[in-house]
Formats: sequence, C-alpha cells, structure tokens
Amino acid sequence: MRAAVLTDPGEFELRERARPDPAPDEVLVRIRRVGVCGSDVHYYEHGRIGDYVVEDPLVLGHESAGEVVAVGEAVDSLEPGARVTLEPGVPCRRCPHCKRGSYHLCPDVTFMATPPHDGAFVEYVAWPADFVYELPDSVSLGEGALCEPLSVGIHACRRGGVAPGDSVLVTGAGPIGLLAADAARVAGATTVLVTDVVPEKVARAERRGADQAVDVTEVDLGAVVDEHTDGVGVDVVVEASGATASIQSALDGVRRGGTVVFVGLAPEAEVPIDVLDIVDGELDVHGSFRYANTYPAAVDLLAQGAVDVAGLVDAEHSLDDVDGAFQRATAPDVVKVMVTLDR
Ligand SMILES: NC(=O)C1=CN([C@@H]2O[C@H](COP(=O)(O)OP(=O)(O)OC[C@H]3O[C@@H](n4cnc5c(N)ncnc54)[C@H](O)[C@@H]3O)[C@@H](O)[C@H]2O)C=CC1
Ligand SMILES: CC(=O)[C@H](N)C(=O)O
Repeated sequence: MRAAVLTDPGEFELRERARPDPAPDEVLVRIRRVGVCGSDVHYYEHGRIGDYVVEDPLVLGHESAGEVVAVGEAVDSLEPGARVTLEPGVPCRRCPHCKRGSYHLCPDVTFMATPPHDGAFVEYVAWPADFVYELPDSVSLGEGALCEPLSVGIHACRRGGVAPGDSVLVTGAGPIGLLAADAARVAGATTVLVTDVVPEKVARAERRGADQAVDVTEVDLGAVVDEHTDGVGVDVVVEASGATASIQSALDGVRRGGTVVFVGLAPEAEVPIDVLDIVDGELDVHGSFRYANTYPAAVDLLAQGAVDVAGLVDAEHSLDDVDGAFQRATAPDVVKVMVTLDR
C-alpha cells in the first residue's frame, strides 16, 4: 500500500508499506478522506511539537474516514463495507483515567500522527473496532473525517458547561474555533460571538451564524461583548486561537462567576494571566484536551445536519499531492484542506 511519509521537515515521500492485518479486536479500514490538522502542519514545518519530536519517518494525519474491508475474528460490531470514521486516540483502558471515563487523559494513549505513532495518510489502517464508528448514509466520508475537530469543539463546550440561553465568546476562527462555536449553538447558546485577526475568517464565522464576528485588530472586543450582554460579560469564553494576546485577554470578556475554557495551545508554555481576576470574579477556568466520548455525538449531529463541517473545506488534494495539500494548508485564509484517497 502507499503511505505519505514525512521523512524530514518539509519533505514527504510516497513509500510502499506492507498492508497491515487486523488483530482479533481490530478492523482494517481502507482510508478515503483525511483532513490536514494544524498539528500535522506543525510537524511538517518544524518536525516537532514541544516534547514530541519526529525522530523517525512518520505518517501524519489523524482526521480520517474510510470503508471497512476486513474485520478481526473477535469483532461483531462492524462488517466489511461499513463506512466509518476513526477516533485517533486509543487509550490503555486500564489506568485510573480510563476507568474514570476520562480516557483522553490516559498517559499511554496511542494517538495517530503523534511521534512515534503513525497516522492516516496511508491506504489502509488497522484500528481497534471500539474506536471506529459507522457513518449513516447521510454523512459523507469527508464529513466523517471531520468528526475529529468537531469532537474538540464538543468537548470544549462540555468543559465550559455551555447551556441553553448562554452567551459564548469563541476566540479564534480556525476549524477548532468555528466548530466550538457550532457546538455552543447546538448546546443552546443564544449569543455566539467569534473573534479572529484575518478578515476572511471573520467573514466566514459570521456567514456560519455567529451573532457577531469581530476582527480584534480593528474593533474593540470589550465594547462588542458589552453590547451583547448588557455590560455583564459572556457566560463562557472558549479560547481557541492559541495566540498569546488572546489567551491573556480571555478573562476580560467573561462575566463574574463565568467560565473560561482554554483549548488553544500557546507557542510558549507560560502566559501571564491575572489571577486576582479569577479569584475576585470567582471564575471557573478549565483546560480542554482532545475529547472523550464525543464521536457518537459528532456523528449524530452530522446526521441531523446540525453542524456544517463540509463548509470548512477549502481544497481537496490527492495523496499523490500531499505536499500541495500542506502548502495550501499554511495559507492564512484557509480553514481546512482534505486529502482524498480515491483511485
Ligand atoms: N486542546 C486541544 O485538544 C486542541 C488544541 N488545538 C489548538 O487549538 C488552537 C486552534 O486550532 P486550529 O483551529 O486548528 O488552529 P488555526 O491556527 O487554524 O486557528 C487559529 C485561529 O486563531 C486566529 N488568531 C490568531 N491570533 C488571534 C487573536 N489574537 N485573536 C483571535 N484570533 C486569533 C488565527 O487567525 C486563526 O484563524 C491551536 O492552538 C491548536 O494547536 C487543536 C486541537 C486540539
Ligand atoms: C493538538 C492537536 O492539534 C491534535 N488534534 C492533538 O490532539 O494532538
């Protein structure tokens, strides 16, 4: 089978690899769609994210969907022919975090495209059947692949306890911010504000249904928040840009007693935040890391047409042109690039 292998920063090689055989508890999936995530681009450009360093040739890609072509002897939940999406993080299932249901915090998780684990820019993947979800006919494979970033958005809103009638400010209109905004809306938020610094992204957030999208380089965000909340502040802020300035100002827009969820990853680990604001405002401040138990909800939301993930995709490239896909994904106005593996 063919695999797009990152051999050095900025260098992909299409290599032949042995097609895997599914273990008894696995299914073999013929991969058909893989989204390019910001973390893939980071490994492509820099060869590392923090302590995760690409030391050996690595297959990137963790937003994937395809068709089951074979099942292990112990699998009875899926059959060949099923159209599926793959949850990319498989935990140990035994540690205290797994047993508590927070399996995304498992220290021994195998996460696709995170060194040393290969990802999905490859023709076939063998994956544990309980981390593979069947897609209804109404959900395309491209949409199925984007259950991954949608899951990040759903989890962030769950962490923030977004409830009917809430006002929510999402900072950053990349795929994570846009899908967090959508997740907030389906959780019942009645006011959704979104920020960015790229005019095309601000415009897209507004087209997708934000009550107001704000270019923070042009407009005073505080005034916009005041206008939409009678000067009180929003109930929940979801910081989804990872930009230092946005992280620092995330506490400014929230009401006293409100909640701030940090999803974005800052370029540096330490960002000064006013702790007195947290105490005095009795704020709930949460981190949000990946997701757990979100894929079934993501599939259902897509089946109901409640969230538009297809509208995030700006370009499709074949596996043969994975370089082109990554070049395209670095453009500031591009939200999502999809790699297709159709013959
Ligand atoms: N905690 C988690 O589990 C996960 C975290 N992430 C992180 O979440 C963040 C968002 O991910 P993506 O949407 O894929 O990234 P992205 O880079 O596509 O989107 C970030 C957006 O923030 C905008 N931005 C930059 N500076 C800003 C500012 N000062 N104010 C408002 N917006 C600003 C950018 O123009 C861009 O549109 C990244 O930091 C990423 O590493 C991504 C996936 C999972
Ligand atoms: C941080 C990422 O972008 C990625 N989705 C991951 O969960 O590792």
